Amino acid sequence: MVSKIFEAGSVFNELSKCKHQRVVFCNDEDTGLKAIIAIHNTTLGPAFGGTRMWEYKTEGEALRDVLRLSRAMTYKAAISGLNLGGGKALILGNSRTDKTEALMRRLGRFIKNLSGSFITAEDLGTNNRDMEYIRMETEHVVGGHESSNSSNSSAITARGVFMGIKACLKELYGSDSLAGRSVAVQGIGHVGENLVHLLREENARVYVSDIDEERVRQVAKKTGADAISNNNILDLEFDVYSPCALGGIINSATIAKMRCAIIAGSANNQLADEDLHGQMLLEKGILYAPDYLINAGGMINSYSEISGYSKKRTLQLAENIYDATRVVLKKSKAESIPSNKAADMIAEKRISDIKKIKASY
Ligand SMILES: NC(=O)c1ccc[n+]([C@@H]2O[C@H](COP(=O)([O-])OP(=O)(O)OC[C@H]3O[C@@H](n4cnc5c(N)ncnc54)[C@H](O)[C@@H]3O)[C@@H](O)[C@H]2O)c1
Repeated sequence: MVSKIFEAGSVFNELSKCKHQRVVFCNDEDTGLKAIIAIHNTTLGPAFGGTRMWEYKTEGEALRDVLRLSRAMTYKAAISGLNLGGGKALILGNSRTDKTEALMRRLGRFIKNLSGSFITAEDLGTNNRDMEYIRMETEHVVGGHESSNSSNSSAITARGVFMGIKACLKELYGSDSLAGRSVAVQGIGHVGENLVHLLREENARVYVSDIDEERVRQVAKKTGADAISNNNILDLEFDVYSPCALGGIINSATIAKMRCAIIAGSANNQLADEDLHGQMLLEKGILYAPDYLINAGGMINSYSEISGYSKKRTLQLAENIYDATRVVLKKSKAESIPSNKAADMIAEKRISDIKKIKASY
């Protein structure tokens, strides 16, 4: 039976809206693989994006998600100065019950057929073992081999977020010193905990919250941070609120409550509605460090692995997030536009500039 998304040309409508170059539907009866690989833009380099495995309610929801996620990767690479394009692979299914070696290797063969225009890595619902299976079929994968440094990804992401926070402090207070500044970190998982350590090393007053209260107790004890309730974190006053858990946390209801001066965290897709909530933050005078800019450390780490860069060079690339954030915030201020919009414009300009030089040889 043909699903509703294929009716009335809606697939091509979706593709045109986001300006995708190519979308591959992978269907394999033998392994049960049903996957979508979306290649958004390869102007700057091969499309890079993780392979996510998730049970979607509808195929339409899966298609929209893979299009949105792959487009976001294009912007993230562009603003970070990386020579990568944006892509994403999505396997429809339950990662605990439906995943097999054959299924992952079949996806690897689909990726191989894309001849290097798409490179993948771990994402939600996939792990290093899955990347090993993909690597058995194609070299166009990050992770899944002995010298892979993918476990370093959260530490590099935290470093980038830390630099983003410092750039915001510099913009607002004229100094990027963290000494005595108050920072609330919501979600102290892989990235959040690394971030708390970095903040405490520079003598920030750090407040931590998570839905996992035991974790909050442990991290607070280890780092000297103060544990706070996850329920009223937005009611309290901080210099910096750092969302490091889930997306969609910045919405009309939460903005109304917020008493922070700066928002800078690792969570993806923090703005529930990019246009509306970016503008609301601007009007409320809250400085927002665009999420896809300051959480690009994971992508930087993968780029370094693809390019064979050293740890030192990888760290330098993550530290460049400081200058990139400064440029975005200055543009936002000079043009009175939301910082997320300023970031988008800078990313789009880099892509269009490089497109022109590519046409000349
Ligand atoms: N790991 C990376 O390199 C990386 C890179 C870019 C973006 N991100 C994004 O950063 C965020 C954190 O990533 P991570 O790798 O640390 O994930 P993680 O799963 O290790 O940690 C997430 C933490 O958030 C907590 N949490 C979940 N829901 C919450 C809620 N409603 N309120 C408070 N806490 C809650 C969880 O208990 C967990 O401790 C995610 O949004 C992720 O997409 C991560």
